[in-house]
Amino acid sequence: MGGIASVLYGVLAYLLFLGTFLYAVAFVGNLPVPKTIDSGAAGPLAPALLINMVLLGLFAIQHSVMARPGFKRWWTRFVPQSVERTTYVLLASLALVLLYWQWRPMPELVWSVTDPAGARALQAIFWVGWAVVLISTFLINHFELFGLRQVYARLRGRTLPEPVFKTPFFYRKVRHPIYLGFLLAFWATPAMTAGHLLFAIATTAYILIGIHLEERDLIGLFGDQYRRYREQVSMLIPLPRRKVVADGSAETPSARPKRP
Ligand SMILES: C[S@@+](CC[C@H](N)C(=O)[O-])C[C@H]1O[C@@H](n2cnc3c(N)ncnc32)[C@H](O)[C@@H]1O
Repeated sequence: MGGIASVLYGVLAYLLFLGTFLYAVAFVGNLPVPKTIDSGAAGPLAPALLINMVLLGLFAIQHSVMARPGFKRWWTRFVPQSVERTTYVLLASLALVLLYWQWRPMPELVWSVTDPAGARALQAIFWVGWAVVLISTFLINHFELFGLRQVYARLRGRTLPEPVFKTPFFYRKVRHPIYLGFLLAFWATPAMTAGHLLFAIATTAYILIGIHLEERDLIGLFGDQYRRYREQVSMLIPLPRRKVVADGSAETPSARPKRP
């Protein structure tokens, strides 16, 4: 694929991702869009449950299988390396479009928070969650995560960027701020319906499995640097731990230089 065609493909896939990401906020948060997690006429529970589980399963399989190094090695025999990430992003976005389109509402209320202050707090956590997701993508490298850096490198005839281990800002508090943001956004709702609860449980299970697979790959990539990071920084819950310095190794509080 030529450089300009790669960039066009990369930009189109990125725009589709951006649309599906913004739609996800509205879908989960029941904002005024044509279809949300709880909107529409409800049918019988069992088929709705089955269809929703298949939709979530399709997304999970696409997202985790295509992210594995072994799959990428095989896949890039057919797809140019420069657009491998773009193709991943495109297929993930299409899986999400299918989910939004075919999702069956399951409106039975499981719990609700009627206290106005409690409801407002949950709404705030929802928005904080999405903000943490978006900010964290920029902390890691937003344009590389979504394939644009790779197609730009191809256009300029440069070699593809090597993965770099980073621990900026949120990554000094938890190892997976993007996933933490998703969990906050998916669970924080004043009115938890059966459909929303199914979505929250399934995505939480998927995130926990995804973390296990991702960390195995990260250890393969960064070795002891990531092992040390894993010992020193919490997975998802920001607990106070030892300070992580720029190279991913840790400084214990006692080893830090004392003020004169
Ligand atoms: C969707 S991002 C999720 C990152 C992280 N799990 C999180 O929740 O913030 C997945 C990509 O981030 C990369 N990644 C995860 N942690 C990283 C780190 N500390 N430094 C650099 N890349 C990282 C993984 O290799 C993978 O390609």
